[in-house]
Amino acid sequence: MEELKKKKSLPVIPWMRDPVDISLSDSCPLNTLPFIDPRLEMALHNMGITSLFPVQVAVWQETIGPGSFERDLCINSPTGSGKTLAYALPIVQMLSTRTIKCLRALVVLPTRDLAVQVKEVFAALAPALGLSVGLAVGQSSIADEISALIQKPKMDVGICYDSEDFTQELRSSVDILVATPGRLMDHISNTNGFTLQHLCYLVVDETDRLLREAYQSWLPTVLQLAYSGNQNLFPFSDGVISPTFGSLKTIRSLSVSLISYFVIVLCLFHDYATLPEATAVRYWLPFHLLFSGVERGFKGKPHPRLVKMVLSATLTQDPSKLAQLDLHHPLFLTTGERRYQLPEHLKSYKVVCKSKLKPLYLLALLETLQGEKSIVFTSSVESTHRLCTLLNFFSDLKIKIKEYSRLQRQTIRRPMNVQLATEGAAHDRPIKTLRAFRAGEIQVLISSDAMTRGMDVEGVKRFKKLLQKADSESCPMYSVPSESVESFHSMYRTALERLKENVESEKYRKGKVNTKRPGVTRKKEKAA
Ligand SMILES: Nc1ncnc2c1ncn2[C@@H]1O[C@H](COP(=O)(O)OP(=O)(O)OP(=O)(O)O)[C@@H](O)[C@H]1O
Repeated sequence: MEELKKKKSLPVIPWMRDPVDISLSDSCPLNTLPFIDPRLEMALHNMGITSLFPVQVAVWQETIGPGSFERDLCINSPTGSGKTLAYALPIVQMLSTRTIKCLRALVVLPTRDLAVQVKEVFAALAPALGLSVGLAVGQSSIADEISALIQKPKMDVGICYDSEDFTQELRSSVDILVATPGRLMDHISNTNGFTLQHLCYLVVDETDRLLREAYQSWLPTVLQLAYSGNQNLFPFSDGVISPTFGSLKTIRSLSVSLISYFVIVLCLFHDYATLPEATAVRYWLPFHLLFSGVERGFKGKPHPRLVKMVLSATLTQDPSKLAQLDLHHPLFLTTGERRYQLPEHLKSYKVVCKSKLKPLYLLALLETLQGEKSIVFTSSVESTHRLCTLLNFFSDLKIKIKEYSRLQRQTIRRPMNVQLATEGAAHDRPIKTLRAFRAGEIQVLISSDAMTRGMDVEGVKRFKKLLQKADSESCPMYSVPSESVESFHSMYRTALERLKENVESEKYRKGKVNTKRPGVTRKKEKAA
């Protein structure tokens, strides 16, 4: 019976049946991490990171360590376990020896907010190793985005240039690009000089979500463009996607080959194991690079493999979905079924009160925290808006409370060529809020679950289930001082009245906006 149960729970996909158990990896202090570039170590120290989490150690082993990027990695690890650095570190270290700047690493995420956060992580590391990172998410206008991603050639005055030559000379300004599928497809289709032909690394973060949203077939398009250096191989070669095949030519020079050859010879003549560690790093790295094809797509040679890393907190085991990723000899790294990982030192408590008194208890609780940074999650965008509005109707609050949800950037979707400058500003609003929160200018964020980094918690109120998922059943009571709750009581009625008025006036304003757009019914707008 037990045997039968075991068989039933075995994943269908053979390579998933023999995973690397991430939980067997220990955290690793940076100063003992093998082969880490000292510049990367310094950048991590500057970020306040002194050791790597288990998932980061496991991925390092399979990439920079003995695994040597031989297999594509499929990483299933809970939210909060540190997946971003797990892929960012090996990519940045590998690209640090590149000779020519072109787009070599692409990280795709399902939402703008996730992409912005991941870009910030790369941006904290990459410059220390001479690399640049770009963002393609529609946060700024398309023109600004293009000028940040594509470097125009310097023109000699007095020389007449053919427009074709001009396109040929466009170069990428970034080594690493973090993108959402929509904006990525915009650049693929329309941006001159934007090419994926030199791509060495493709990261699909939040894989499950991205595989569900097959936006404009972004995945097959990216794979095809990255695999192919040849325009004729691309099925849509009717001119729409042609800019993708920009002409940056990466020629591995003879000198690089000679240096690598020299390194191999040196390694053969040395007893490698007896080299002091620092020397080993210096010898080992170029040797490693020679075989991992970091200078991908050089002229006239077949392209080395595109390395893929796909990550999720709940990785699908559906063979047809995973097949879309076209993984090469995939290696499955997992922590098991657990979906969330609570930080080691996090303590959780519950406050029990009558439902209608929740805002009062919340205020009292926030007051006891004395302005410590807090995030309050609600179950929907509407509840976020109402709760935030209500709390701000309490006068004399010593804490600044702001809303963080997609309502902050309500704009109408337009084709990108008619994008308004103000849209960029609207898109920036949640990011500005987050920055102000990080800087301590705002102490409390009220947020819907959907907006939160990777915290795809459907129904935050299903608290018990959530704790179970995080493997933490115990949650002691927290008692909020009753005098504090009482002190807010007197203002509660007035605040509720004001909220009611506010809701009514917002409804009225919305209605007015809708009637101003003749021919567009509410249903149609919703569908749009
Ligand atoms: N080695 C580390 N040392 C200290 N803090 C770290 C380390 N790695 C990551 N963190 C921090 O832990 C938090 C969670 O990391 P991260 O967002 O990468 O997790 P994740 O697994 O990608 O979660 P998600 O599923 O939300 O994407 C972040 O605040 C990050 O700065």
